[in-house]
This record gives sequence, structure tokens and C-alpha cells, in this order.
Amino acid sequence: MTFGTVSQRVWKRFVQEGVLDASRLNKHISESWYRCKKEGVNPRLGEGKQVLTGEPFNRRKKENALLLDIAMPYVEKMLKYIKGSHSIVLLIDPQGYVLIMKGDKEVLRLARTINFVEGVKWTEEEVGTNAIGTTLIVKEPITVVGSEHYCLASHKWTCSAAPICDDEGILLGVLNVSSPVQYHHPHTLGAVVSTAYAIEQEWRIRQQNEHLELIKQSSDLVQTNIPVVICNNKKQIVCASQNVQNEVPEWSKMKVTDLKELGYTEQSCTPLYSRHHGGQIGFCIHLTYTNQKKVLIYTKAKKQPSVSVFFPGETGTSESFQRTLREIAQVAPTEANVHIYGESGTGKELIARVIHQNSAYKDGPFVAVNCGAIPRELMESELFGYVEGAFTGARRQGHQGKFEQANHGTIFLDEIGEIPPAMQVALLRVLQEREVTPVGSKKAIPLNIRVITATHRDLRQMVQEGTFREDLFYRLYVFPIYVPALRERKEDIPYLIRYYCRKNHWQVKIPDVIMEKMIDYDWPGNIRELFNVLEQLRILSNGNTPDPSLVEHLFVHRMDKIVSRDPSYVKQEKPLTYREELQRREIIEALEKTGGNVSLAAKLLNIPRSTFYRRLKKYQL
Ligand SMILES: Nc1ncnc2c1ncn2[C@@H]1O[C@H](COP(=O)(O)OP(=O)(O)OP(=O)(O)O)[C@@H](O)[C@H]1O
Repeated sequence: MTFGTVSQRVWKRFVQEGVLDASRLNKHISESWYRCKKEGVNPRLGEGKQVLTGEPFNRRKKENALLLDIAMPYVEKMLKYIKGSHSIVLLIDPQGYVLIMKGDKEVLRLARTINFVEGVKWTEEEVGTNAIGTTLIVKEPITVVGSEHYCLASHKWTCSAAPICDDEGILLGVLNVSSPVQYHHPHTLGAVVSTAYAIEQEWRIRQQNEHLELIKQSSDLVQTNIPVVICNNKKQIVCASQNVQNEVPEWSKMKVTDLKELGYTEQSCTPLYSRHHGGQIGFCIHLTYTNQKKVLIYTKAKKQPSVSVFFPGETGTSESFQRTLREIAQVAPTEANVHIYGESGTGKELIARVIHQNSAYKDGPFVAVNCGAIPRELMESELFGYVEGAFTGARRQGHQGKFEQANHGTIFLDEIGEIPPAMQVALLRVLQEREVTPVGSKKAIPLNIRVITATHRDLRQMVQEGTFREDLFYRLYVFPIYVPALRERKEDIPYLIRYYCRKNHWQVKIPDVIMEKMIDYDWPGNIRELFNVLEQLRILSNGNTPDPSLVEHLFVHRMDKIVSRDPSYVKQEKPLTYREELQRREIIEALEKTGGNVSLAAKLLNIPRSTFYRRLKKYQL
């Protein structure tokens, strides 16, 4: 708090020579003087400059309607008690515009002579150091007397101001009492501070009432199937639809902007008005889920997120998958070759795409190649391309290989364990030399490429067995990322189920009994299998809430095996390689075509009957 006077001489010396014995002056005032000097405020200024009138002034009053509504009874009361003290009371908005100026008629007339009127902007920038302008900056009560004002215009005045702030310290306005300097009274500041405090308390009560009104108004809205939140004027969430509550357990402590970090975008924003006083009390915000979650990765101290990554899928909460996410976030921005390993259907390709999207190569192409699906004899030309006339049957115009297609982007070599030894050598050369030579060409094409590989096989073991080259292994295995199987992250299953429902607009609450069964199951096919089962469930229940009996029926085959935990079952369900899957499909198709006749089907596939039977057994057909 400040109270004190400064002689004209001290003021003159400062404005003329810039010399000031700051120890003799209140800190806020001396700092303000230096600010004014730096900003080039004219100390000889005789009056206020910017005055709002007519519509712009009415608009400003409207914007501050709540403050005026709350503060006016207090201003009136103050006026009643300071009558005869040659004072005027002012209410100012957070930008420094005088909204209300009332009090002694003679003092009001004097104020007009320096343009100190309703609508004027009375900030430090406009009129130099003054109680209102300086309070707006320091957010503390202050009295400025006579020559403590930076500009001449106010030297004949004494002013006491106090800020009015909300619960979070955000400035709502300023209350000020001014008098000609000869009527200066040291108690004025105390009265101003007490009144400002009473206004703040009233504001708090109103906020609580508005909060309750928002909750009442939103009771119907939260039942909707689309994600909706109701927030107050500061965009703090007051109420959320059930689906948002399910997805974001911490919603009540969040602002609408926080939801953006979690993958939601604002579709529409409708103001909500009070049924009591008609003023705006908040917003109803319709959201959409964009499926782009920003995952924040924290340092050990857990204070500041150190890295973040956009992950277009469900992250869940399991420690095992959070570790994978941390590794993704750490390696994505680097140039390191990444090897992703884990069982089939765990999300390896999705992770490869995330690494690409979060890397310096994100504007280039992402080319995924399933090495297990390319016939050996075609692999070289598929990966490296060929030129016109490279071999019999080659296309006229040649063919651009996958590496060239992926240039300046990322190549994702899935099922890398399936590439034959000859190709391993060729691949090693490409990786070492960072250039590719299409079949039949003499010209090498330089490559600027990020290489990501994946496999569900144990590449280390393959090296030990001699089926995978050690030198290639070390080239590819620079940064290995393990993707946990679903049974290692069971706590993520409910999240993944809700993710599936949301993505497929299946607005149901999965019954607990089904949820428990899903969590209990071992999911050898991992997320892919989980989504397949959910798809079946959704179709069978016509998009309604699935009936547990339906699930019983549907899962009877799967579940009895889980319950018995037959180890051979897991073995049989070991994911098939792409090649095996093709073979299995061929057999099914052949059987369908021949009406189940094994001899004919074997003939159709041009394989001996004994081989056909062996495959039938292998694929449990
Ligand atoms: N975290 C996740 N959130 C949502 N969906 C996911 C997630 N991880 C994987 N999926 C989905 O699961 C399915 C299988 O994922 P993906 O193809 O990436 O697995 P994969 O490990 O590469 O399988 P494979 O080894 O058989 O090639 C895809 O439909 C993918 O979109």
C-alpha cells in the first residue's frame, strides 16, 4: 500500500534530467515513473486523450454488465457515506476504461476540465502514473497524491484505487476514489480496499450460483450420445456428457482447451444465458473426437513433459504400453533405424506410422511392405525396382521399387524375418550405401530414407540359428521397440473396447459381464482379434447393447478354451504368417468350389492329396 507525497522539485528533476532518489519514493511509484519515461509518456500532458462515447461505450458497459450489476450497490453505499468529502467514486474495467464516475458535482466539474470523465481510458500509457493505471499493472491497492502523478494533468488530484479480482486472481476491474489534492484523506484507501473486497465476495457467490445454474441447464444435454461439454465463461468444464466422462475421468478439473490435447475438436460453441439476470454464464460446446491423442512423456522428475507424440489410437494406462509410447516419442525425431517386435495384431504397423508421422520425414511418403507376402523371385524387383527390358516379362516402362517410392519418407519392412538370404545381402548393401540400383540399371539412386522394420519372430534367435545375417541384424536393430501382447496389458482392454465403440459410433455401455470375459480372455490375435470379436458382437446385436447370452453363444468356442487354459490351444492359435494365411485361404476357397471334395480340391490346387490333408490338419479346417 502506498501513501506519500513528493515535491514538485523532485518530479521536475526526474522529468527534465531523469534523476531520482528512488529511496524517497514508494517503489510502485518510482517504477511507474521509469516505465512512463521509457514509454515516452508526455509529462506535460494536460488531459485524458481517449474517450469512448455512444455505442462503443455502451458495448463496453455491456461486456462488464456483471461487474456493474454487482458493484453498483456498493458504489451507491459508498457515495452515501462519503457525501460532503469532496470525492468521486469510479469503477474501471480491466482495460482501464472508466465505466462509472459518480459523486460530488463540483469535483465532477473539475474532473471534466482534464477530460477525466466516464468512457475515458485512464491507464499509465495514456496519462502516466496514477492510482487507476498503476493498480491495473501492479494489481495492488495504491494511493497516488499530487506530484506523485507522472503527468501534470493529475497533479491537483489525490486518488486511491484497489483491484477487484476473481478466485484465480484474474482482474475484473478497479475501484477508485478521487478528490482534489487539498481534500486528501489518508483513510480513503482503507475504505476503497474494503469495498473492493466486498465486491469480490459478491462476485464469488454469483459465480457459484451461475455454476449451479449451468449444471441445471445442462442436465438434459449430458444424456446425448454426442460428446458435449458445458463450461463457464472462462471455458472451465462444469458438466460433460456421459461419453466424455467415460473417456476423460479428469474432466471436472479441465478447461476445454485441455480436451484438444486429448484428441477432441470443437464443432460448435453456443453461449448460454442466465434465466435470472439474462447475462451470459457459459457455453455449450459440441465436440468431435479426432482420434489424435497427444501423449505427453514426462521426465523422471515428472514436472515438465519432456517429449510428446501424436498417437492416433488408444493409449490405455498400462505401464507396459506407456513404456512403448515413451520409446516411440524418444526415437521418432531421430534418424535411427527402428525394429518393432511383438506378436501379430499388437499394433506394430500403427506404431511404425506414428514414428513416421512424428519424425522429420513426415511430409514424405510412408511405404509399408509385407516381406512375407512377396514371392522370393519377385522380391528384388519389388523392393529395388527395375528398368525397361531388365528381364523377360518386365513392364515396358520399368517399375519403381518400394525403396525409391519411399524416398524422403519412411519404408516399413514388415515381417523382415521372411526375407531370403540373398535378399538379406542386397538389403544390407542398400542400407550401408544409402542408395538403390534398380534391376538392369547401372545408375544408383541416392536414398534419404527412414527404415523401420518389424517382425513377430525372434530375430535374435534367427541370427543364432543362422537364418538371419548378423550384420544386417545390427543394422536394423539400432532401436528395438517391444509392443506388448494384449494379455500383458489387460488393464487397457476396457479402453480399447470403448475406443472401438466410439470409432464405430456404437453408443452402448458394454455390460460388465461381457467386459470381464473380454478381460479374462488371452487374445492370441491381440488387438486385431479383439476388434474382430467386437465387430461380430456389434453386427449380431444390431448396434444395440449386446446381450450377455449372445456373447456366450458367440464365444462358446473361444471361451471354453480360455477357461480350460489348454496350453495346446495357445500353441494352435499361434498367429499365421502371411504366407500361411494365404495358403489357408486357398484351401478354404478350393473346398468351397468343390463342395468339400478333398480329392478335387487338391487337384485344383495342384498338390498331392497327402499334402492337402496335412494342411487341413495344420490349419484345423
Ligand atoms: N493402440 C491402438 N489403438 C487402436 N487400434 C489399434 C491399436 N493398436 C493396433 N490397433 C489396431 O489393431 C489392428 C492391428 O494392428 P497392426 O496391423 O498395426 O498390428 P501388427 O502388429 O502390425 O499386425 P501384424 O503383425 O499381423 O502385421 C489394426 O486394425 C490397428 O488399427
